[in-house]
Amino acid sequence: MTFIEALKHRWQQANSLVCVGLDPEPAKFPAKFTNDPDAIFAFCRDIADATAEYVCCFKPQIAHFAAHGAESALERLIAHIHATHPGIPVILDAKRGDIGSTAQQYAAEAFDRYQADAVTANPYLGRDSVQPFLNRADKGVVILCRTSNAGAGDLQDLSIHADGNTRPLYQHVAEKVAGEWNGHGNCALVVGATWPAQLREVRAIVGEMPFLVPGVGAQGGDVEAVVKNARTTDGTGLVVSSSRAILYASGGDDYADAAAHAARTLRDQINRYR
Ligand SMILES: O=c1ccn([C@@H]2O[C@H](COP(=O)(O)O)[C@@H](O)[C@H]2O)c(=O)[nH]1
Repeated sequence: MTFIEALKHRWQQANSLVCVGLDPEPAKFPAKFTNDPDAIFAFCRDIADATAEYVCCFKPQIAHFAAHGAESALERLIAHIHATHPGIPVILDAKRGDIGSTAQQYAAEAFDRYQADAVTANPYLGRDSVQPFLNRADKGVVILCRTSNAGAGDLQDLSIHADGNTRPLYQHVAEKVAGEWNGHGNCALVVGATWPAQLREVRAIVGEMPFLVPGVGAQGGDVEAVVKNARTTDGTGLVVSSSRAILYASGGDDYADAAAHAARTLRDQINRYR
């Protein structure tokens, strides 16, 4: 099954558009992990196990592992998710993109080393920098379009003239990805929850393409506005990602139960507006 097929299956099977972001920050872990040399793996595993029934995807962010020299924990975490929760796709959030020979290595890192089902990629270097990811037809390539951060518009909103149109760069990215870059049908776009108007604009450009939507929870994105502006005609099309609001819902021994409650609450909130 391809990433996109697995995602569509999971949307239906779990009746959920929620993605739990796995962004370990050891300083925020409950006290019981203080002297645990494998705390990053153990904490993320517990969160994944507690929230699995409420999610369509998991999204580990690579910097949160690499900064602590915990790449092996990331490998084992993804292997654990595949073994224990088969059918839940894993999106590796790495925002890769480089000249072709290096991008080839990034694709091998994401898909062969880590066994991710999809990876986030930065389109700024152009199509050849993303091509090694696009070539993996069974894997997903989730391309930055209009990011959730406050400075997203600094470059992404710059007006450009291309292909006979004058419009913001992010709209040009959306059209390129949905058209020329999506030959294998394995692309998705990152559009931040913090920008409901842009979500609507990008949806109008790309049709039914899946969106990874970070920015609810800790970044304050409005769930109702996200769903109403960006869902597809069948009420799916979204991977609504939340990390800190779920991972650190409690700093006590009930962290896993609290994460499960937060994931279930987000699922129900989203489903109210689908
Ligand atoms: O536009 C983007 C792209 C990626 N992210 C990533 O998503 C999570 C958000 O974490 P929260 O704790 O839910 O705010 C994080 O891994 C970012 O690197 C994003 O926020 N915005």
